[in-house]
Amino acid sequence: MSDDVGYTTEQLMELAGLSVSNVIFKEYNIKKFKKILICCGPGNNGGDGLVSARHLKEFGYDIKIIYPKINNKLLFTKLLKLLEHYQIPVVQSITQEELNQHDLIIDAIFGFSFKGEPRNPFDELIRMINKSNKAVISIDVPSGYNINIGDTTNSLYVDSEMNISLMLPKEGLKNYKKKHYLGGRFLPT
Ligand SMILES: NC(=O)C1=CN([C@@H]2O[C@H](COP(=O)(O)OP(=O)(O)OC[C@H]3O[C@@H](n4cnc5c(N)ncnc54)[C@H](OP(=O)(O)O)[C@@H]3O)[C@@H](O)[C@H]2O)[C@H](O)CC1
Repeated sequence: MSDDVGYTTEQLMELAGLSVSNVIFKEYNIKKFKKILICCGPGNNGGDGLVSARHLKEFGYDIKIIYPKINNKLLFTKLLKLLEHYQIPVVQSITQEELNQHDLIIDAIFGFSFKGEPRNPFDELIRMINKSNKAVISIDVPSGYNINIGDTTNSLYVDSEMNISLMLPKEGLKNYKKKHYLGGRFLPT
């Protein structure tokens, strides 16, 4: 499958994951933020998380992935196979206590195709992330954000401290006040 910019989804995902990893390496000191948990959703946003895992492991971080709903498309099967070679553990569920053992949490649950309110099991995962008081960063958009209007009153979303937008910042992040990167570039507020 090819995107209208002439790259395949696989290529774009690889670039996204590399870009995310570079920002994390720049912003999160490896000694202080050694243990990273990557929370992956069922779509391509989750795929960005799976790619980041490999690059972050190469940088020297300890990586664990929580991937509750495995995508059976070939691209994802290949990404998971690669993670086996990198000996990166992938689990389908996690307790609050296990989640709290990490120094940094990456939210790769939902991107621009998210709609409505987060459904099970992702609603519970988002609640656990928000309860953890750990550093949390989101890929492309904080999961649970309405992609067009952002965080709506009473909506459940990942309360991350930094967002790394991909390709271009989405409409819903127009009033985003936290640390914000576009791929590898810092966006002033
Ligand atoms: N071309 C690009 O710009 C690229 C973008 N990339 C990244 O991919 C995401 C967008 O990926 P996409 O696969 O389109 O979708 P998402 O990852 O956002 O999520 C889709 C899955 O989420 C499920 N979903 C949707 N809403 C809910 C909900 N309320 N509760 C639970 N689950 C939900 C949905 O399931 P359905 O059953 O509803 O269909 C999908 O399984 C983009 O943001 C970038 O991060 C890549 O880098 C590649 C190129």
